Amino acid sequence: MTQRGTLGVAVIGTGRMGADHVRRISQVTGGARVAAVVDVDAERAKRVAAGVEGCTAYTEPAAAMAADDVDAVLIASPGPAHEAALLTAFEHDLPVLCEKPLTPDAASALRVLQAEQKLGHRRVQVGFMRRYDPEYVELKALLAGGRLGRPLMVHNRHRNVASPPGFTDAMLINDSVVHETDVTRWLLDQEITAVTVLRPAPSPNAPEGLADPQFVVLETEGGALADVEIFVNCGFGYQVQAEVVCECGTARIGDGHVMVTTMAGRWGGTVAQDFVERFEEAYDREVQAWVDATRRGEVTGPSAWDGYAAAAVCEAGVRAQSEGRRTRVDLIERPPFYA
Ligand SMILES: NC(=O)c1ccc[n+]([C@@H]2O[C@H](COP(=O)([O-])OP(=O)(O)OC[C@H]3O[C@@H](n4cnc5c(N)ncnc54)[C@H](O)[C@@H]3O)[C@@H](O)[C@H]2O)c1
Ligand SMILES: O[C@H]1[C@H](O)[C@@H](O)[C@H](O)[C@@H](O)[C@H]1O
Repeated sequence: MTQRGTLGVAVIGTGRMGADHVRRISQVTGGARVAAVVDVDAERAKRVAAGVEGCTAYTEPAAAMAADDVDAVLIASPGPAHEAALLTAFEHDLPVLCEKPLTPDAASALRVLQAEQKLGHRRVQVGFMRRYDPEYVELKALLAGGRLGRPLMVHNRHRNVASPPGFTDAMLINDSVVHETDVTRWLLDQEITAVTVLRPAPSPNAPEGLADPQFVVLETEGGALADVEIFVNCGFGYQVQAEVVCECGTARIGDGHVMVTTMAGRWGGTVAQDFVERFEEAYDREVQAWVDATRRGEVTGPSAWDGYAAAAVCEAGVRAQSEGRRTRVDLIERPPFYA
């Protein structure tokens, strides 16, 4: 490790998330510094590097990973580029925090899983940041404590103001519903076995070619059901809510009970406008936990297995979308390596 034990991180992809992680590691996270940034857009990489002391800009992930001052990698390029970056990080035996999704399909996720096992030790934490959100953490602890009894159903709402250009039906599952796939597996501690996708008449605000909103039903191995309203052009705000219905009660998060104002004959509050605002604390905790574990020589948090399992569920979801029927999830048996 460089500079008196400080972790030198290479951030791959300097777009919306990558640039925010560069800011975070430089200004918020303790024990780490951004030693390198990589982007296929050379100008963007240079611009981001210019704002960080001692940071070098690259256009090739392999070149950054070979640098002496790089000890770890944060992947924030688009999902289809993750597999190549992960396999290169394995060649250099570097620890990785990989933004979700691990990869956008099960076959490539499985290749990552196999490559990590071949290394012989875990290297990957997947960026399922909701596991670090204080509200989700409290919900998980409540369920684990058993006071509410067995979870029967989970109702999830996932709303974005607007989808980015080029967003497709498949991305609605792979990029957005992948979060609910992970939190459902994590909260219930069960694998998801089947997916059904239903589509109401689309919102007139949905861009051409995107059926938005959609309604996804996940079935778990323990017989629970989770539904997900995914609505990525709702127009009014960024909302992520979850209610778990159990044998003896329910628990609900994400209502945004912050300051309430009363004025001109009305009362109310504000709605977050994007994930950077809603999940700021979760991202901060996630990256700090990764840096701390890496400096201790450990790998914690959502694993490549979690990334693969989510990819397998999403692949079934994309098939369920196009075939219009309930689709079973095809999952390999969990290797003891990920026990
Ligand atoms: N956890 C979350 O809440 C969250 C939120 C947004 C995005 N993400 C994830 O973060 C990742 C990036 O998303 P984004 O919104 O920042 O995308 P973006 O399009 O804003 O940025 C992606 C950047 O990667 C660069 N890039 C493309 N291919 C590359 C390659 N092969 N090597 C290096 N750089 C490459 C692009 O030029 C661009 O600068 C995705 O995996 C996305 O799913 C996660
Ligand atoms: O990539 C983003 C990100 O993962 C957000 O957390 C999610 O709300 C969006 O729907 C998705 O497009």
